[in-house]
Amino acid sequence: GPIENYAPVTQQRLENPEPGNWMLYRRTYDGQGYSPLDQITADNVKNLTPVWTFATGVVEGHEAPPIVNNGVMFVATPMGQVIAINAKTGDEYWRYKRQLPDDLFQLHPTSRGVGLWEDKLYLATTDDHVVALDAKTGKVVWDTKVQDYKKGQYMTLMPLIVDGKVIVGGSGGEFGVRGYVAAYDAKDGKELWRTYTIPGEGEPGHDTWQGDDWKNGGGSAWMTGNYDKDTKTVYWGVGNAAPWPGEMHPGDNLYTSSVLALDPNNGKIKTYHQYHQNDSWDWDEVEAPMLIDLQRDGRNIKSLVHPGRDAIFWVLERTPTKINYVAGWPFVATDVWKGIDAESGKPIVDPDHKPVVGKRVEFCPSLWGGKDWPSAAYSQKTGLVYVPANENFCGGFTGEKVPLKPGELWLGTKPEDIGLKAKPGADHFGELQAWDPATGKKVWQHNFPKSQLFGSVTATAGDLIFAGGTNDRNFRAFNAKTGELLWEQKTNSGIMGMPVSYEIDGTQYIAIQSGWGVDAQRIQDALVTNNIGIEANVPQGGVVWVFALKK
Ligand SMILES: O=C(O)c1cc(C(=O)O)c2c(n1)C(=O)C(=O)c1cc(C(=O)O)[nH]c1-2
Ligand SMILES: [Ca+2]
Repeated sequence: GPIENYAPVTQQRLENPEPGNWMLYRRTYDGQGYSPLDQITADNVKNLTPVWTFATGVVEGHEAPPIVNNGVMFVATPMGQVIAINAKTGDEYWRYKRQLPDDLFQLHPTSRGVGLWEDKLYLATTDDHVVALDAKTGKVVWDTKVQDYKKGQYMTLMPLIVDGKVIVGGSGGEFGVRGYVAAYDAKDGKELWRTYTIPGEGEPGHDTWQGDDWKNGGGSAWMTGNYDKDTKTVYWGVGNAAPWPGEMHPGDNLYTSSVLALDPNNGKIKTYHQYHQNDSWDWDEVEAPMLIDLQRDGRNIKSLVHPGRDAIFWVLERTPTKINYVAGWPFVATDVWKGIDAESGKPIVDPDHKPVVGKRVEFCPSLWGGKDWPSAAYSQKTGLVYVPANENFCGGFTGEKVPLKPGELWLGTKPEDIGLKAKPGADHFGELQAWDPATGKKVWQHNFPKSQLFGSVTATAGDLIFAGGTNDRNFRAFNAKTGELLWEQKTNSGIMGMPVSYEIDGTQYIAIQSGWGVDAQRIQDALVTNNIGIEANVPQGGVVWVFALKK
């Protein structure tokens, strides 16, 4: 039934969220993925126990954080569903099921969550609409078509809400779209602005493309941005260039594999930083950088921290007019970069490991990178950044010129040609890493001998790090200071969701969706072909799990 006493969401509440709520993708606009709740600690986490579960009835990858506003939980699942649940009891209030078109091909069948504003919530769908639901009843308030799913345009991200604007970015880098970030009026769904991530004729940066390449150059913007409330700047990550081999789109290819600084009022690009040029590896740099105040080399830096898919841990400085390169270092082994130019921050490519047309080229890490979209976290207590990384994976493919057919995959290689190779003799793959972003030192690392690590990480003030992401279905808690594994719980499926923490009536809860699929499954399929003795089958089917300390 309908929700009574729903707490409307305001800009003031999003900017200063109550400790017990999780209303934004990473809880706070700075993207840190940190909960200030500290009832559950490194000492007592061994007593963490399930209090309720909820089967979503949906297969495929459940990637969304359970969003919590004053005791009400909103869970987005694959296939366009949203479930409103009493966060204390696990009882359902309502469920929204989108009717997806029969001919919809979902390359990435998932949703990363719902955004909140006043008494509504907002879902971006894989058939490329933004839908506003009444938070109390789940009834559709408005439904706006963004682009045409028949042209390979879709959305998987959780919308970012700033000042009543619903900000989204499109997917489709593997279909040769031209990426964009767009804002809709939270009240009525009217489009307020749209900024293409690839500059058109006459716009700055257009000359980093040749001919008509820019029209289908990729640069999809398929993850939620972060927001600097002091300078009113949105930081948004941009994806790979299309098609994959850089030879097919000569130039630096702005703003692919970059971060954009946008004015949320009009979508104007204030400034940008491109992590790597002429992307050729499908290395989307879409996870928005975390906004962290750093003390580095004796100075205060308002930083942007981004452990990249390109295997480099990036530390940048944000100023109102410019983003400066501060430091970068590889956080997993890579043969693609020979170094980083200290002045410009541009990585120096080794041409032997850059895909070309007509010849197979191998490169490390694989096309899933040192870290794909699953989020890193920052703990304000330890001052460390926690990275879900993958080591000992390489990839390769033979570039091939194929004509673009709207709505069909346009990779610049045969899909069966891609895949992943485990380095011979590798003793592990997934790595949960803890880095000090101020010094560039790795403080600890936990290795997963038989699994990739493909799930987001969350930090809490109880000095805990929560993560799933492995093919053994476990959900885990680590000591944030030492990396010691303190607790684990086997769940129904593999976890590629995002852990959150919330509080009701004095009890701290941890919530996660377990539901394997999308690229965690694709890496699993590729791992199995490497004959390294890992469990082939990870069962699918989504379940929301909620934990608290045993009383
Ligand atoms: O270029 C794109 O537009 C695009 C979109 C998405 C997506 O929307 O999920 C993914 C990717 N690329 C991608 O390269 C990738 O590795 C990936 C993994 C996943 C996932 O949900 O596990 N999505 C995506
Ligand atoms: Ca991509």
